[in-house]
Amino acid sequence: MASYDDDENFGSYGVVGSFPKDFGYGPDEQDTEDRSPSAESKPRILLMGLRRSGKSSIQKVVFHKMSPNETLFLESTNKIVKDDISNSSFVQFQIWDFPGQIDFFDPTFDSEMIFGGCGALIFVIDAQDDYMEALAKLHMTVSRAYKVNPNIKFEVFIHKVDGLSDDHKIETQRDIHQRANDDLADAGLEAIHLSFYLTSIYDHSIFEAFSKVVQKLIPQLPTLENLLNILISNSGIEKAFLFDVVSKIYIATDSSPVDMQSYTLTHMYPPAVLHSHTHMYPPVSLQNSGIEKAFLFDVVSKIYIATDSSPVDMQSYELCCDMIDVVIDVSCIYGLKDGEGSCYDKESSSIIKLNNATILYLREVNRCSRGQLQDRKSGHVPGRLTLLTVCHPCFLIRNITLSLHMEHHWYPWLPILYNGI
Ligand SMILES: Nc1nc2c(ncn2[C@@H]2O[C@H](COP(=O)(O)OP(=O)(O)OP(=O)(O)O)[C@@H](O)[C@H]2O)c(=O)[nH]1
Repeated sequence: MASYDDDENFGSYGVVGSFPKDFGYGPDEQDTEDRSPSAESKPRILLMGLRRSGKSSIQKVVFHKMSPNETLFLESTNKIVKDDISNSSFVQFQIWDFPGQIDFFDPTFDSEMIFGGCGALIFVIDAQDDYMEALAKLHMTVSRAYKVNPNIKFEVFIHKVDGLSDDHKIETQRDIHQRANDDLADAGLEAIHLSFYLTSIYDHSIFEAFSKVVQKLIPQLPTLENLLNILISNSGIEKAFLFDVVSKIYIATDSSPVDMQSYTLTHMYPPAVLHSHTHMYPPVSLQNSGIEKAFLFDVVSKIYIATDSSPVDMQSYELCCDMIDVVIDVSCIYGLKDGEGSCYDKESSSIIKLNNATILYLREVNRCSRGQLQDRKSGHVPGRLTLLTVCHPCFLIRNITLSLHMEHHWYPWLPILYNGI
């Protein structure tokens, strides 16, 4: 059987669907030295679960723009498929897609190597199927992985919920949650924490869930969240996200509770950590701008990297994702492509006025102050990001610069020169 590993359509950025195959951020002229981590040193996300549970579909839809209907034709995976995701300096990880029939007792299964460098393990359960066998496999997988590496984040995707009624979804999640945790308790493994998500490739739930998984692996998250909090509190913006536009997953959110999921990011990033950074930022003058909500996206993957302190509401997020698709599609059709560069670049911006008086405003907030951005100590560089805001018609922003502080360096990061719509 074929595996898509060899298929030229499925390399990094071998995107299908509405994106052109060569869409990406393009080369970064500013980086003279290659400081990107090697594939093996990147955080690893493992996709596991029974056969046909939907693992490859998730990876294809989120990271390769495959349309959900096309996944019907995916062949079964018969070996581990590794995918290197390097969309920006914040979005750097590897996804390993496992065959459903993987056998942990096979002597060739090297659990030290596989679980040792793993950041997160996503276990996919088909909610439309009888899930008893999947629960047994989940228990075996997490207990084995935990023994090798207790730092792994265990994420359970209760998948294909598009076929379930709302009541059935809640009941399925409750039942799976209870059974999985009971099994762990019976085995004396209460220390293992499982996070549960209801997902489907046919709506935004899979992007939301993947965002949460990725956010746990991003060390700069508190700083990014704090920047957006400052933006929001000074501007009247209601909400901000940082997205990776290609995957549409958001990388970070602020310290307020996230309404979509059962856990909050404040568990991981207590307010004290965020406030300790506050004095580092110069005052900003976004007052009375009328912006309701702002996100910072990584346009290549559509992950939002950060958002302000208001809750993430799904409607704004979906509107922003749709806007990114529209702007990139229009840019690719009508935009000018200069040599190697992309037709979507730092000059790109867009304003969409909806008929309910809401305005969507998108612009690239790329790096600035060339030469100053590289953090010599950590090698981290602020990524190329896109600001997306949802605002009332009266919004007004003038000459704003936010700075990103990383490892003893200041980075003028988010200059906005905008005088109303
Ligand atoms: N209804 C529905 N079907 C889905 C969803 N996700 C995947 N599928 C379907 O599930 C089937 C199996 O998907 P795969 O992605 O091949 O499953 P897999 O877990 O990678 O399978 P193996 O490679 O055999 O381990 C395909 O026909 C997909 O179209 C979903 O969210 N909803």
